[in-house]
Amino acid sequence: MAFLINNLFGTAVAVVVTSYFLKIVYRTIQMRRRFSKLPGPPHHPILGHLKVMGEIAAALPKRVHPHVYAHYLREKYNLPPVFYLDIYPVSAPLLVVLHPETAHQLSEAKLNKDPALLDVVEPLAGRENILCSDGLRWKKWRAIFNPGFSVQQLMSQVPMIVDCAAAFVRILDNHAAHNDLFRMEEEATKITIDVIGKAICAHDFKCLHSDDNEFVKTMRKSLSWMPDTQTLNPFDRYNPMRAIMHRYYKKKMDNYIGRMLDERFAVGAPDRKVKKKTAIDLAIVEYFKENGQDVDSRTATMDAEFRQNAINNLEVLLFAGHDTTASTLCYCYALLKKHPNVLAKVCQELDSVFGTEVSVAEQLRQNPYLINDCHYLLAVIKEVLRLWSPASGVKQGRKDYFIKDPVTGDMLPTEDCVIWINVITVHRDPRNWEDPDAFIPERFLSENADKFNPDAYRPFERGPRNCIGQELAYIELKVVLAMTVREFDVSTAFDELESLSNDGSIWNSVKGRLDGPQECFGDEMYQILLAAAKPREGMPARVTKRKR
Ligand code: HEM
Repeated sequence: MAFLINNLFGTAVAVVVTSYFLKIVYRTIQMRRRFSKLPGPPHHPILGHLKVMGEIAAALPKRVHPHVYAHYLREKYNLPPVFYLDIYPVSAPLLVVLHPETAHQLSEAKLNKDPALLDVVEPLAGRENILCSDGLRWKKWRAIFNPGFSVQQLMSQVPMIVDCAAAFVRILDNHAAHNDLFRMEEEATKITIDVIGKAICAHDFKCLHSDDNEFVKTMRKSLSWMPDTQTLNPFDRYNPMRAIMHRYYKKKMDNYIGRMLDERFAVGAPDRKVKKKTAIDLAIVEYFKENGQDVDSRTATMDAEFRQNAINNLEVLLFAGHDTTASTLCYCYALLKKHPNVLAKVCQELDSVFGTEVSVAEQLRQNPYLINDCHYLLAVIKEVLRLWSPASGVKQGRKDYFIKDPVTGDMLPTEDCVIWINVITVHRDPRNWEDPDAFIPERFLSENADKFNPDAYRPFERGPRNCIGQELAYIELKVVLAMTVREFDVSTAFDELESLSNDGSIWNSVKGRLDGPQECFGDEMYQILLAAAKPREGMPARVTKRKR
């Protein structure tokens, strides 16, 4: 009997593994077909991409974010503002767009999101969610959540953000007192998760107070299984364990968010007249709207399909709402440290808006609108986002959709292509920006607003699929920076990286990260792809208290 069971088990495993690899081979062949349809000179079936990948591997650091390597190729080969990129079999054909007007047309066109986005988002928030869906499904959930991001709703959240920032200050205080080495991205993630948890779900993940939250631990573990988009190693690229682990972690995250949703649902329909609503309440209001106000939520259970959609959407808000903001906060500290003249101007502005007698926290709790007076601070954040945008979008090409080449006027087919607006290149192109690699926040002061093309600035993308959370991100970043930059001197500590090599963080799961080049754009804190673009190594840092 045992022999039979063993044999059956062995055969089942062999069938699953073989069919998995056959599927990969089939997909890889199919992908090659997509390349054969591209116009222009024949694309090398193998050598073209290997050459490109080899060059990237030699010239750029490991795991560098793809938007950085597209920028590198563009500069090295002086590529036109719209070009096809063949890196088969790493990706389907890419149609890279670096031209502001073409990017504008794309963001207004009704193109679907490309399924390539799912590689990153599906493990964390499923396939159907406001970030990845299109058409009516997207429209419905965007309309449900929009009121949760109104100015009135967001300003009502300022005191909550201040409380979280106060806990973040205590964390920095503690690091300063112990003069220890830490990863800023991990600390920044704590505040951005707590803020987004409260803003979206009215739930305290308590990350600022303990490292023990089940949802957050699971999400970080899932992130550590994200694929390396550059690797040509098939065992790494097609590791079958990845799908299994991602599914396992997704289930755990679903259970956590599902419990939260059920508890809130059991309370009944949120009062429709109350204007301030979090996303979770807005989802529940929608449920009652669709199913009738007489549903007794104490005894009824939520329809399974609606429940799963709500879970996916809350997860995507939690995910998109924390990791981009945490990454930006790290770059704000790093760039302010590098540019003491800018820091001095920020401090001067804070002195004039808040003075030095009463704490920023206390004043903001009394009058949240004071944060809108920090115009220079906002310009700093915008400039940080120009240089180090953490996210960009990919659209799916279509048989009937052509892009006009801005140089030749040719109509370029998009069928079977992943259309990618490479934000970093648009943001660092000398045709769009004067001295594009320099850190000059003044560009974003109101008196200079007409000096750049708005389509050349798109950290939150533009058009109907722009970021729903951009105002929340700006408010949160302004509050946290206003409460910390005058108090703390934050320095990067890349020269001490070795000491963090056994800290059990997700950074240590990035294999080979310390081999080869360790700089991009002349900066050691380049971006790597780990869901959003994160600062390399999570920004090893030290902090001291400023003397004032
Ligand atoms: C600095 C912070 C942030 C940056 C740079 C950023 C950037 C972006 C970008 C570039 C997109 C478009 C993606 C695409 O086209 O595929 C996007 C979409 C989105 N972002 Fe953000 N984001 C930030 C913060 C937030 C926050 C705080 C939330 C909070 C909920 C959020 C939620 C979303 C959602 C739900 C979408 C999809 C919107 C739609 O398709 O209707 N983001 N974000």
